[in-house]
Amino acid sequence: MSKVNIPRLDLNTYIQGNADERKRFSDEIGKAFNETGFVTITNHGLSKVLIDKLYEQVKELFTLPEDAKLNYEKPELAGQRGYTGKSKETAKGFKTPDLKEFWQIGQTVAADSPLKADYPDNIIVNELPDFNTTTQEVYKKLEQAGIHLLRAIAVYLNLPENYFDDKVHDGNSILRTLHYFPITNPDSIPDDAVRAGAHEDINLITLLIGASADGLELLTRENEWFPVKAYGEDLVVNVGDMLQRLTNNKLKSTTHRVVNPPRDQMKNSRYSVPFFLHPKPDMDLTCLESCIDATHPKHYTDITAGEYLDERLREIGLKK
Ligand SMILES: O=C(O)CCC(=O)C(=O)O
Ligand SMILES: [Fe+2]
Repeated sequence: MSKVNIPRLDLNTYIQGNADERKRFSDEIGKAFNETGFVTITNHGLSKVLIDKLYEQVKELFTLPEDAKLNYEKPELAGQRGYTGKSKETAKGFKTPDLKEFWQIGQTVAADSPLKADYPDNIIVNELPDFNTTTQEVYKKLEQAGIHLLRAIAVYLNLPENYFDDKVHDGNSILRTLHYFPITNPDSIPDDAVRAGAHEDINLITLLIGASADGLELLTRENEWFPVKAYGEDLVVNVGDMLQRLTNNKLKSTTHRVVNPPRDQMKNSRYSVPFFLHPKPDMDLTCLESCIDATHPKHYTDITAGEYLDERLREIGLKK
């Protein structure tokens, strides 16, 4: 099996560190994003107490009766808020839907914000008041961690440290709580059905809580699947297609998937909570001049984040 560099980095050494420590953090995250597209992060600002409370609430949500959950499914919102039921999302290029159900929470802005029209209200779970407050708290904490990570990445790219700040302020980020549901009869599902088919994330970066459970794998440059495993409450952070596009492939949006467990464990649930950090829809994703040269010709046409998201949601079947 090939050697894969997924460094474990302490975010506090960037936020509070001296110049050398900050530089080292930027270099290490940049190098890993250039090679494998993945890092794990400690000291990210979410306590174990908060993460435990989050998972408790997430489990309660998916334990609600099927028809209660379906009340919260809003196809007109393309799954961007509230519940998306089993067999609704299909990875790009696949025919069989993923073995998962999920709930998505989006950005909240002031009533008079020009972004209000782009960001539908979040759906409130009437049965679980703590679910709403806990996911809000987690959303804000992950957004903050993401802003620090993007500053370190901007430094690696020789951009001003605050390059991404205004682009992601009030950005269109999504917190997704995911349940890979139990399969009581593995013979009843299509042969090619998996928890999450091979895909790349759409957004700038993804911060994932819960990769301590087995199943997540990334595709190496040698075309081999490699398990991604985080310690305890560490976050797994990976590059999405928007950042790959902006950097003209300098930073890699690595293909990943969630495999099914062995047959005798198919009856066990798996939960995870990715935070897809998006910019505002008007961010220009035109490849950075500094990432284009004779050996790296421009790979992508110019597009805004909003246009790109729209295109991708149609491809995965969430938007009609
Ligand atoms: O559940 C996981 O570990 C990863 C989920 C994922 O890759 C996604 O939802 O995009
Ligand atoms: Fe993903």
